[in-house]
Amino acid sequence: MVADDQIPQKLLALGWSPFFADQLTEEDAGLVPMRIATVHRAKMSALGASGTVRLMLPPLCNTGAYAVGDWVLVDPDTADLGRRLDRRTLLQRRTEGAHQQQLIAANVDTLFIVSSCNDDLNPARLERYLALANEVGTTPVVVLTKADQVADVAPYRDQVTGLQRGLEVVTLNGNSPEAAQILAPWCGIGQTVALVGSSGVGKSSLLNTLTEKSEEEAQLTGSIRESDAKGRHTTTSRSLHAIAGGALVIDTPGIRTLHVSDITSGLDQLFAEISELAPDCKFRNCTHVHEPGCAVRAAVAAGSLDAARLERWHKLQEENAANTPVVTGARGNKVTRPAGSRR
Ligand SMILES: Nc1nc2c(ncn2[C@@H]2O[C@H](COP(=O)(O)OP(=O)(O)OP(=O)(O)O)[C@@H](O)[C@H]2O)c(=O)[nH]1
Ligand SMILES: [Zn+2]
Repeated sequence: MVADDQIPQKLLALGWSPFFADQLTEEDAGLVPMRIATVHRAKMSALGASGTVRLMLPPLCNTGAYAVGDWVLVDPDTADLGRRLDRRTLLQRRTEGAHQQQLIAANVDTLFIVSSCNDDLNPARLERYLALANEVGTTPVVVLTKADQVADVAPYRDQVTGLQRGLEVVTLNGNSPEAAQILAPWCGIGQTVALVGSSGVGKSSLLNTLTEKSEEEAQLTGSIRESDAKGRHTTTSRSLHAIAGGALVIDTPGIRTLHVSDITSGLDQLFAEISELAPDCKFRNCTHVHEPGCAVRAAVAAGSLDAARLERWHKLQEENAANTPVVTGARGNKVTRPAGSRR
């Protein structure tokens, strides 16, 4: 294993940490760690201490199993892809009709949930991202762009700050260099941030502003921008970019609706005020819909809990329950029979 003092600074700047170093064994000698920068159906690139390489994939490689931000081991001579290291965090989402979760990004420290200071600002949409960030263990920061388009950002900020205890909210103009300073607290050396949000909220503009000072490095990652039907440039794939302050930024395509599953504890943290009232309900399994002695509905009646907030809680709870597989035993709810046995 490589001693800590031998690890090039460049690797640390890419987010390398003891969590990953501890996974290396003697058998990995000769391989170098690299971070996945782009993932396409049949090709992937990775960023390492010596720059960006196009990885040589083994036959039948399922690139869908890799996320931008993943650490992998690579043969430095051939660029052959080796083993993927365990992830510290993984952001994934459920796509309608698909069996598999779609991987958004891996090993992310901070999730920049991007929305704009305009009528598209939607608490219910932001809550979905917040629950996901909580569940995964990444710090959420709500970034409200287009602050330059409104006379007063306060009404927009106010809609967001109350969505979760201790939530950080920043307002900025994504096209102004000042945006990089505002986001600097989360963009230190080796930190990984991901930009998520609907199409058109300004993720790419923000990325351009953040990468401006390290044009050379930014270009290495080869993010793909394509024109949509209206001739607008729109992000079509995820990519990892090194930025001036020393952080790594992962850009993601606009998500129309973030469907949730497996985020039970993320929801509890998001809706802490509701989770904390529930033990005071008369029934332990109170659904806070119709039961007598419901402390949650009592709080709504007393004006200390917003009725719309409770409604959104119900909706997310239901969606999460419907999408989360119920595990009934050690083997889950699958019934398996010994080979050859008949009904
Ligand atoms: N005035 C102003 N315009 C902004 C700001 N942020 C983004 N825009 C503009 O909003 C439009 C959409 O921004 P993009 O950065 O392409 O949005 P996006 O989130 O990357 O969209 P997708 O790539 O489709 O996911 C562009 O015309 C930007 O110039 C901002 O803070 N202020
Ligand atoms: Zn109740």
